[in-house]
Amino acid sequence: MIIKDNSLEDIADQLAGQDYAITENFLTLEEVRAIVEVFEYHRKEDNFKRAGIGKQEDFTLDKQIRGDYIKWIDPENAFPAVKVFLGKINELKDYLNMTCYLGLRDYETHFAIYPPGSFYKRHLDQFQGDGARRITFICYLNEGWQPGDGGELRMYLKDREEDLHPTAGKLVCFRSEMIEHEVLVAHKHRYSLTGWMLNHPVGLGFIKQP
Ligand SMILES: O=C(O)CCC(=O)C(=O)O
Ligand SMILES: [Fe+2]
Repeated sequence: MIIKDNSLEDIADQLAGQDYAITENFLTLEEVRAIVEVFEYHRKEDNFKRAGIGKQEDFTLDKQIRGDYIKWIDPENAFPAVKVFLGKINELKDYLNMTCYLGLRDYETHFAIYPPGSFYKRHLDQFQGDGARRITFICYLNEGWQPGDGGELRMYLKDREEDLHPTAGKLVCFRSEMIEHEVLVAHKHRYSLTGWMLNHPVGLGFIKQP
């Protein structure tokens, strides 16, 4: 057990009650800093690629919709700091299966960087005709993030909108087919780990990298 038991229960309760869950300190500051070092390493190696919006990427169109750079994570070969995060996500997946009967079989994850001026317009996290993504999870890695730095996650709920600051260690999860959301313009580099719990094994899904 790597996650405190009550936070697992809390996430499951929040998801059941409102289709989304917010967890502060899902990662400790030490864990966040170790993952940020991995980001810096991959940035130096130029491993990040412009993200697309569907299976057939059309980058001209994509630019008006999202401006982030991503790198898919191969769990087998991930750095130890990243494996700590993946271990927690795996534990969460197993817990949600036990308690919410979501039929989650696997998950896929990527690093994401939003450079200043970038955003991701309002969308749902499922490709058309593909219901594989059941739960979206996003963990933010931005130490010292201030109101005014932008990059909020805006969730469109039934009766209101909810804006969340992408502060270090916070995990947001939501039902991928239920909650439309967007990333507001970031004014500073914004780092996160984003992924999806799937209803089938990922196989070699991580090489889908655009
Ligand atoms: O980083 C975020 O807050 C959301 C990212 C997102 O919506 C996505 O990658 O699909
Ligand atoms: Fe999304």
